[in-house]
Amino acid sequence: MLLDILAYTVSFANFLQFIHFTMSSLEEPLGLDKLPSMNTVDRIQRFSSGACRPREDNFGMGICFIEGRSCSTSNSCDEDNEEYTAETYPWKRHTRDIAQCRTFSQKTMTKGRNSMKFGMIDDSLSDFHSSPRGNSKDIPHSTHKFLSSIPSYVKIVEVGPRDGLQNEKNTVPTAVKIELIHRLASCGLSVIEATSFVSPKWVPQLADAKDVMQGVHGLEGIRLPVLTPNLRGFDAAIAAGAREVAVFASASESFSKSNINCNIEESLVRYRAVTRAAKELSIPVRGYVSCVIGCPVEGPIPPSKVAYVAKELYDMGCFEISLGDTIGVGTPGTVVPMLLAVMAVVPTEKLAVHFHDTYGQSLSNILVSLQMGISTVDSSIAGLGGCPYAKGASGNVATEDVVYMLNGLGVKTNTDLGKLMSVGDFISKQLGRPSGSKTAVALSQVTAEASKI
Ligand SMILES: CC(C)(COP(=O)([O-])OP(=O)([O-])OC[C@H]1O[C@@H](n2cnc3c(N)ncnc32)[C@H](O)[C@@H]1OP(=O)([O-])[O-])[C@@H](O)C(=O)NCCC(=O)NCCSC(=O)C[C@@](C)(O)CC(=O)[O-]
Repeated sequence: MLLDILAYTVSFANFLQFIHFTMSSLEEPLGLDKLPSMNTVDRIQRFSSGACRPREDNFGMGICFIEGRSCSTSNSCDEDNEEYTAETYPWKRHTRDIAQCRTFSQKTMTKGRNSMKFGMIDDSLSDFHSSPRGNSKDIPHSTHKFLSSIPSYVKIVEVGPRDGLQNEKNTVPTAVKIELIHRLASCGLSVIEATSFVSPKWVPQLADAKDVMQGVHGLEGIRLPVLTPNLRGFDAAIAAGAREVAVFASASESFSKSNINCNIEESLVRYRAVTRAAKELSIPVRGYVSCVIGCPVEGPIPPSKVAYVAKELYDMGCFEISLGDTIGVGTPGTVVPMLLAVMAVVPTEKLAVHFHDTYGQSLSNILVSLQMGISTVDSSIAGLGGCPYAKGASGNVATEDVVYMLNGLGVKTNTDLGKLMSVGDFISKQLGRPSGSKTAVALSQVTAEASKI
């Protein structure tokens, strides 16, 4: 069976060469000194031969075979894909300052006992959520220098019901998805990506898109965009009551082929048709660019390629362009040049960032994006998404973690962290695993400890 698979994709020798090259190019964070050149990309492409289309057999949703290894079409890679997931760095870990840590948690618990009920974070914890805008007289000038460019309001686009659930192995009941969206709406979120009108053959988890839309029909004052890969998906979405859609292109040719069965240019043709149809109905269209930092096949992606696709989407009428680090390999060292390239061709206020947290870099990447003026952030409740069976690979950045950081920066989101935590708890229990949000885990521990005292 395994040999069949390898024969299907590429010769074993090429496979080994590819693994060797990819490991040396991506197991290290992509720093400023490692910005990709077209030469690099060409070299990787020679080994990858673009053979990234999912096989039409029983490998399941979104699995494509790329040079003999499988990877999810949307987010991250499975256990075969160790070059992205294994901890390979020999550098020393910093030893924690135990004394400092104890002081911090004692202080938190004392405060927690007095001021934190379950699901409600009281303002008196504000020295941990210190708000430079709220307490400006206490903040030294240097703090302002580093934080002054951060927007005062950030729009969160919750992608949990779509990006978060699309890779779930076990079918999530439609009623749970509908309940999830309702509960998310009660947290104050203004945009919740509800589902996708894609092929159920490739994404069986979202095959109930029509029923989900019916179940959330009554939600007032909330935008519920859905993914539409082509006109067929667009028509189905509109028929199901969608009032906002999103198209999704890629900055990587190989990923485009594996994800949506066409190359980048062909995808842009499809999306022009969707945006034209949407315009006639006054339906707003969001545009995604995937693989903005790295691709599972091609390795590093040049910022110029990202900028090209982003501008095409913007020019065809997408009101917002979300830049997706699909496999979560970005660091501020690569995110900054990518954003600079895109910001040169698309207005900053039209950009959103969409980070997967595979290497735990999402919050730093979001922070640097905010410092560059971006004010729309995609995130997923409880950090849902990615492949739960891939060692070390994780989903989107958790909404709770983003909100906690933004609260700490004094940035308004109009969302309630306590309520988000309880929604994260709800969906994590439904999926039978712990929350992927560090904030949710830490704050519930603090609350549990506080309630014992
Ligand atoms: C894109 C297509 C539809 C191309 O579909 P295609 O080009 O027609 O070819 P195909 O072989 O991929 O699929 C063919 C089958 O899908 C049907 N089909 C065709 N269109 C539709 C439709 N709209 N709805 C339902 N069915 C459809 C079509 O009729 C045919 O059915 P069959 O004849 O085999 O029975 C397909 O490849 C597909 O659905 N792919 C899944 C893409 C996907 O949902 N990926 C995950 C989302 S992207 C993502 O997660 C990244 C993002 C956005 O989060 C950002 C980031 O993290 O970076």
